[in-house]
Formats: sequence, structure tokens, C-alpha cells
Amino acid sequence: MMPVVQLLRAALKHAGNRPPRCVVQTTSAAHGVRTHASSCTDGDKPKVLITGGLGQLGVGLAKSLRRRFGKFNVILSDIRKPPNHVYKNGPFIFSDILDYKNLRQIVVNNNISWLVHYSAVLSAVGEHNVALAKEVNITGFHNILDIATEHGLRVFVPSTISALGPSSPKDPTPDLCVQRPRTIYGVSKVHAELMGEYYHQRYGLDFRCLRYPGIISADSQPGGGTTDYAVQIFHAAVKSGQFECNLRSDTRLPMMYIDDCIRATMEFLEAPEDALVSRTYNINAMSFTPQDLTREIQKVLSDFKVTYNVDPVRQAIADSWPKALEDSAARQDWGWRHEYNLPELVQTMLTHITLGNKLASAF
Ligand SMILES: NC(=O)c1ccc[n+]([C@@H]2O[C@H](COP(=O)([O-])OP(=O)(O)OC[C@H]3O[C@@H](n4cnc5c(N)ncnc54)[C@H](O)[C@@H]3O)[C@@H](O)[C@H]2O)c1
Ligand SMILES: C[C@@H](O)[C@H](N)C(=O)O
Repeated sequence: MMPVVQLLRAALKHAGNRPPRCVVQTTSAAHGVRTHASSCTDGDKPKVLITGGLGQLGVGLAKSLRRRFGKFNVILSDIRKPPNHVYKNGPFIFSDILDYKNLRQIVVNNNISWLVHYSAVLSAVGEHNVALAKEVNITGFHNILDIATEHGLRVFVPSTISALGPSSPKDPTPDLCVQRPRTIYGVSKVHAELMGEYYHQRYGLDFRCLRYPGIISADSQPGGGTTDYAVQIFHAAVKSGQFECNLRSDTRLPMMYIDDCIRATMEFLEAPEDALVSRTYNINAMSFTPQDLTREIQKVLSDFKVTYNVDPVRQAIADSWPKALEDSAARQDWGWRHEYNLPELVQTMLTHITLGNKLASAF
């Protein structure tokens, strides 16, 4: 038999490992399903599920969330096999957002309280495969909404500059304005913004949405968007000293360094409910053209050369997007501040990629 002291220790350890305590109450029915709002009480750590976690943004966000809430409180998921370093660094599971039953099982079995919904088909790939974009970005999103409502989750869904169109004010684009995007990706993001806001009013869903600019990262590759050139250009500059750009040299778009994007997401996720006047906010950092970016890179790598071979699909998409986002509400309501402008972005990206390449070739 276990001695009393050992039993007490085991009980205390068990209490320390208990999943977050949740208040469960029944609310009205969504889609005929009885819903349970289980919001975590103050002081409890959330249990977070990230969908589409193996894309450009998920692994970086998981790393920051794990630092804050603990390794085992953040589960990455995707339909692809993770690379070894991701698999070894914390919980990873298969989850196809189109499989409602499996998604629900994951949420229930892991006592999920926050859902970060990153699965998506981005702008350029979406235009080449509208059926897939419709399925993943709209049908998949419906599954997320219903499961989040049914289980009282806080749900974060990124929107994008893509949710704006040629008739939107462009420089800067306010939070509230005409939205008539010309891509299936953009249409699906407007749908997500509106459905999330509707579910918030109708069922009390804690829906949170940020319109991200194009995101630039050194360690992860972009997944088929129109702003991808702004990541690829850095790798080409370091590797070969030349780059063929698929957008016109004067195409000005809003962009953000990944660290700012991740910090914004974490701060917004943790913002108190009563601070949020809106459910969807613009966040802005910098805007530049391929020509501006080339000049800034040439300050460090003076021999770097860029040529242009414009992709008409991507160019038409970029021409319909904002040049800058107006984000004063995010700054006022929950304290958003960006840290990286163009010079810091270029220094940081070149340093990371050069160091990464040196380390890789040393092994
Ligand atoms: N990266 C950017 O510049 C940017 C800008 C604005 C908004 N966003 C938004 O942020 C989110 C994350 O973007 P990202 O750049 O990491 O995207 P990404 O394209 O790099 O990754 C998307 C991930 O979704 C996964 N996925 C596809 N179908 C799925 C399915 N049926 N079930 C589960 N997962 C599936 C893919 O395997 C992929 O890993 C997306 O919603 C995107 O719209 C990104
Ligand atoms: C802007 C963003 O949504 C994505 N990087 C795209 O270009 O599609």
C-alpha cells in the first residue's frame, strides 16, 4: 500500500496537472445542437488548438503560446506530416477541418478552450482551385464555428487585406468600409468576418478576428499567396544574388514581420472581452513596393539584382488590395503597436537567413 505522504504528494501533483476549471452553462441552440458555453475561469491556462498549424504562421505562434501557457497546453494540427523538429517540440495531431466528427472529438478529448483557426487556401492557389478554396475556407470554417459555439470556445480567425477589393478605400483602408473582393479567398474571408460577428451577437461566441497584412518570415515558407515574393526575395538575395519578381516594381502593399504578427495575435487573444469594441480589427505595420524592398536589400547586398516577370493573376489580385490599413481602433482598444519598419525588417531577415544557411552548411 502507498504511504500517506506519498498519496498526498500524488494527489497534489494530480491537482496541479488538472485541466483548466471551466464554468459550464447551457445556452440557446445553434443549428439544432444544444450548446455549452464553457469559458475558462480567471487564472486558468487555456488549452489551445491550432488548425493548419504547419503553414507559414502556425509553428511560430505555437512556440510563443507554449512559452506563455506551457508546452502541453498548445496542440498543433494539420493534414500534413510534421517535420521532425516540429513533432519533437510539442503535441501534434492530424486534424482535417472538413471532418466535423474528428474535430469535435479532438476538442472534447483535449478539453480545448481556445481555437486558433489557421487552415486556409490562400489567394493565388485559391484562384487556381476555386472548389478547394470554397471547401476549406467556407465549409471548413462552418465546422469551426459550430464546434466553437457548441463547446464555448474562444475562436481566433485571421482575415486579411484580401477581404478588401477595388472599390474599397485603399490608402488607408478603414476597419469599416465597402468590401467587394475579387478572389474566392477574399470572399471567404469576408464571409468569415460576418459569420463570426453574427455568431457573436446571436449565440455569444467569443469570436476574434484580425486583418493581417502580408506576413514576412525567415524560418517558414509562404503557402501560395500574392505577397509570397516578399519572403522569396530575401532567400534569393542571400543564395544567388538575383531574383525574378512576379509583381510589378511599383506594387505597394501592406506587410508585417512575423514577430509583430504573432505578438498581435497573442495580445488580441488575451485582451479582456470588455476592451473589444469590435470583433474584427485591422492591424498595420509598413507598406512597400518590390522596388523599395530591393533598394533596402541593396544597402546591405549592393550587387543584388531584381528582374520582373509579372504574373497577371497575382498582379490583378495585388492591384485590387489596399496600400495600407488604418488601425487606430486596434491601437486604442487593446494597445496594438508594431515594432518592425522596412529597415529593421530587412536587417532581421538577412541576418536570420544568413545565420540559418551557415548553421545548415556546418552540419
Ligand atoms: N501568411 C500571410 O501572409 C497571411 C496574411 C493574411 C492572413 N493570413 C491567414 O493566416 C492563416 C495562416 O496562414 P498561413 O500563411 O500559415 O497559411 P499556409 O497556406 O501557409 O498554411 C495553411 C495550412 O492549412 C492546411 N490545410 C489545408 N487544408 C486543410 C484541411 N482541410 N484541414 C486542416 N488543415 C488544412 C495546410 O496543410 C497548411 O499547412 C490563414 O487563415 C491565412 O488566410 C495569412
Ligand atoms: C495577404 C495574405 O492573405 C496572403 N499572404 C496572400 O497573399 O494571399
